[in-house]
Amino acid sequence: MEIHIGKNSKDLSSKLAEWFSEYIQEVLGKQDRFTFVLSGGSTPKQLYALLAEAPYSESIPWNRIHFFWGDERAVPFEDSRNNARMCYDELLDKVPVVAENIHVMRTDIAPELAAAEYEQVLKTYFNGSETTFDFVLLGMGDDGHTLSLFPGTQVIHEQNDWVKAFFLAAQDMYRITLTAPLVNEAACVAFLATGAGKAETLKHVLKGEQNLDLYPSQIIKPAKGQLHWFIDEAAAALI
Ligand SMILES: O=C(O)[C@H](O)[C@@H](O)[C@H](O)[C@H](O)COP(=O)(O)O
Repeated sequence: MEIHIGKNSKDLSSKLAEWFSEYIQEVLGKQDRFTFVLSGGSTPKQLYALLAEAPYSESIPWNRIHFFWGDERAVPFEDSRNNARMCYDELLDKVPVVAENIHVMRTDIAPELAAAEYEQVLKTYFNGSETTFDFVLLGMGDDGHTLSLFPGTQVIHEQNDWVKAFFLAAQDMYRITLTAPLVNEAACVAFLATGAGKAETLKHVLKGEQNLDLYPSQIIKPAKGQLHWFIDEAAAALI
């Protein structure tokens, strides 16, 4: 695991953008396409905004990237809470991506159906290859959740399905999420977490005993891939 610390969220986003642009060039030197899993939340907005500007808007081969999502709130695309919607607004509408390479989790059909359909999309896309995503960007909530793996939910322990839908009573909302076994097959996973509100949780996630029901972010450990944590000084205060 590699930890990258930025002074504040702006500095950290620059570090990650810089790191990402080098990583993507390196991967695309060896293969034709790059598979990028996007994350919702407020923290990645600054990163997306940076990537949508020069020099990255010009240097990144956007037409070779395929986009997926780590999780989705089952609300209409037009709803500002929709994770995909945020990524379009901040990034995808601003750079020369190929529309057919963007794979959103559907929220216009029943969540269970959308999860099954997404799993099928992924299986077709990966076509039996051993490693899955080239890059998974993850956030961590103050409560230690990542993806839609919220503390105390069964989905944390899912072993078989790649994508799951479930009703999250605390938010009165269905969620669709990739599961840990799939994400742990990625070539590279990076958490982006900022702010003093995450410091205590981050201490438990990184340094505490394993307790997946309380700190689901601990379950993310790529089997063969890289794991990075991009955090700012405020979030890193207790580690
Ligand atoms: O679907 C969601 O509810 C969000 O994507 C969520 O999982 C988010 O990534 C984390 O809560 C971190 O959020 P912040 O970046 O806003 O702290």
